[in-house]
Amino acid sequence: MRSVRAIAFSSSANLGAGYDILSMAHMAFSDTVYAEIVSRGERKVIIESESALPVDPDRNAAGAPAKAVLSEFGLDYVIKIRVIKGIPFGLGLGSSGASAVASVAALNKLLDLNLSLEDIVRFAVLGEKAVSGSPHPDNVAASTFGGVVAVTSHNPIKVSKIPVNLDFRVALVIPRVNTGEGKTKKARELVPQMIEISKMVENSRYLSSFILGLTQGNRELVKYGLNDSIVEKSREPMYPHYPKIREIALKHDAVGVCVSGAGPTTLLLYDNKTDLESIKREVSHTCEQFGFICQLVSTEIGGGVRVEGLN
Ligand SMILES: Nc1ncnc2c1ncn2[C@@H]1O[C@H](COP(=O)(O)OP(=O)(O)OP(=O)(O)O)[C@@H](O)[C@H]1O
Ligand SMILES: N[C@@H](CCO)C(=O)O
Repeated sequence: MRSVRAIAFSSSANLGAGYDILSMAHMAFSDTVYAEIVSRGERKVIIESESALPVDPDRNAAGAPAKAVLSEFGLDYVIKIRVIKGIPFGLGLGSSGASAVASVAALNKLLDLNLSLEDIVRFAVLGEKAVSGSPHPDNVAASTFGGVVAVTSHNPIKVSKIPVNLDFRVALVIPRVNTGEGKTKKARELVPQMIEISKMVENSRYLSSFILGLTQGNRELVKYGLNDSIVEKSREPMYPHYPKIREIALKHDAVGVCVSGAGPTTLLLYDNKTDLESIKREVSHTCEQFGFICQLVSTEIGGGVRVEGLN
């Protein structure tokens, strides 16, 4: 039987004030999805995974979008989707999003559907909806397109890649904790539904500064822009270590710091002015004080989803 493999990178969503809008793909981790047609005449998606994740297609991020693809194209196939998890889940690394993207991209090639990248995002958000109750498009947009992206419209989905004209590398401070089922759902429930106009103005300044800083290659604007007075703040009870990690990173001249997605991972941008060794040392001490181990992973911005036909 013909089989297709798709590989999608991890990502950090929000990037400061860009809640549900901005995200960055990174090469730190990736998920691989193999898709094959098992038989014809019946419409069904079978999920296989050696991880601890649910294999019910309605509860696996790779399953719901695959079912939607078959349904939209009226295809009566039994499809097997094998999900190889390389991205730890529940840590704010876009793990569910990457599985969803790899699943749709693999089906696109397997079934010759000719989907655009924006179509892949449109289906992949259904994976996010299945696992967190919300079809947020930021992680899936980054894993699909690669680089740093802005989702400029949700319905219809429109995504723009933001040109990055500043030299930096990426580091992730990843607490090795079990955040439990439904972390992103809980984190989204903490976000206020109403905000003061002054906070909206402040966050808009951060968002525009970050985008301008990246495109103009302005380090100070990126540092200032990686800030959020609304969403990060509202979720602090879920990652009480974050303010201290942020303080350490800025003290040692990181290019910028923010919470990665819904946390608890912290994203750091750094360059040759940054004292990464001191950050590593102090951050790991701080994590221990909070009762867990943190892994610091250095990486780079990643590309978009890759698909290979195997036979
Ligand atoms: N294929 C999958 N990959 C990852 N998580 C999945 C998958 N299928 C279902 N899940 C469930 O989704 C949840 C993980 O999603 P969650 O939003 O908490 O983390 P994340 O995707 O790693 O991070 P974030 O969305 O904050 O970047 C877990 O509860 C997990 O059981
Ligand atoms: N924008 C989403 C990303 C989840 O990774 C959130 O912060 O809830």
